[in-house]
Amino acid sequence: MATLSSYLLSSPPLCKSRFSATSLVSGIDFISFSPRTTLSSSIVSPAILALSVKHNRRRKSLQVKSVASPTETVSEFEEMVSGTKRKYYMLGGKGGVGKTSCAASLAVRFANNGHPTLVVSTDPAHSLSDSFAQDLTGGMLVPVEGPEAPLFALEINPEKAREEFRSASQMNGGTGVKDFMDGMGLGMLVEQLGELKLGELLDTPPPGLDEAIAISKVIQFLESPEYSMFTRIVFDTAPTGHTLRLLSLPDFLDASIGKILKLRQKITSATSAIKSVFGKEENRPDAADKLERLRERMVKVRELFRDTESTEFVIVTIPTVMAVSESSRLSASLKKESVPVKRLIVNQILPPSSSDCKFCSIKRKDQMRALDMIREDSELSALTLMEAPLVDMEIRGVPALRFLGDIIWK
Ligand SMILES: Nc1ncnc2c1ncn2[C@@H]1O[C@H](COP(=O)(O)OP(=O)(O)OP(=O)(O)O)[C@@H](O)[C@H]1O
Repeated sequence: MATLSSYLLSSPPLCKSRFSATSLVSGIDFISFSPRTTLSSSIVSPAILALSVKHNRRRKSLQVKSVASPTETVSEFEEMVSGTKRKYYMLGGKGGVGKTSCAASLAVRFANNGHPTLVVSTDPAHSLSDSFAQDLTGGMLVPVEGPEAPLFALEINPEKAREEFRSASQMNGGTGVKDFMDGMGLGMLVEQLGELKLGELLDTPPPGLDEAIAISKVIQFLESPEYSMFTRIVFDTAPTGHTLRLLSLPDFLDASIGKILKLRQKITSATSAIKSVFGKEENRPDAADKLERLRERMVKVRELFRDTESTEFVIVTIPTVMAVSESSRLSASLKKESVPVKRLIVNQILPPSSSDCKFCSIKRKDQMRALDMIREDSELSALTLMEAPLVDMEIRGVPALRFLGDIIWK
């Protein structure tokens, strides 16, 4: 049987992670509709069978594949895997459609094709640990056990990053810009401060700020030579709304920090004037430096999001009218933000079967309607469609991710 469960049981050498195939499969509980056997058997598809057999035969080379000659047809994945110049892949979509599973499977696929890979979760509700069946919490890089080339995962700790931003944005012993200015007796500038809505920015950050900070934190990691080894970086992003805010926030933050820095300049001049009267040094250049660095990182994030050479946003969806509608809006928003998007994964498709139960047959028709909708959608029809079947058990651990990855990323 070429289900995920049978694949895991037949491929013990691949199961290097803490959760063995047997322990994963022993807990199989096929989707609990009735009749259970009909549904599970309907999930077996010839395509999966062929892929599974092919996969078992293949020994992957650790060498990064080169670009095909002009006469050869370059597959979607060959294009993604070719070259050692670093590329970034952001996977996003509606909540629960399989973003994490697809992102983790892509990371495993890159690593198994010779790319030292980093997979980063910017979703505050992380599920990378669950996906890899490995503890990846703590906001640090953690090696993932199993793939052939190095694969590391990072779950950004939003609270920690928020604190870092707060302390970078605050001055005068952490009492904030407002207190600092009051302390300096610069009442006339308080009005300008109000216009900047600093209270909002510093004390109750708008939704999505955590993620922008998280991305800037990732950039900081990547600037260090220690991280220069990664040639593929995969982002598992938060559901659509958060992600769209994330994509537009660097502009907002760049502008806001710019205003703060201008203000800081004025304060510094005023401080010098006061100093000349009282002979007291109150200048704290480190706070301005930190803000300037944060601003630089925001600019880098903005550039990274829009760089067609190195970055791609992959939309993940499922074949339902609601998910497709949201994906269409996401695609339009990405276009508006000039974020490169080329591919759409339609996940959890019921594979063809001649022995459908009533439930499956209705479900399949419903999915077909959603797939037709994608083909007719002005936004989504322009994207390359990549289909992923609904598999018979939860996708957890490297072997399961490898199974899924070999099906999606072809
Ligand atoms: N093709 C599939 N077949 C079967 N189960 C799947 C498939 N894709 C994802 N799943 C399961 O669906 C659940 C949700 O998947 P996942 O965590 O990848 O979604 P997500 O979009 O990242 O969710 P969230 O928005 O909550 O972060 C998981 O239990 C996962 O194993």
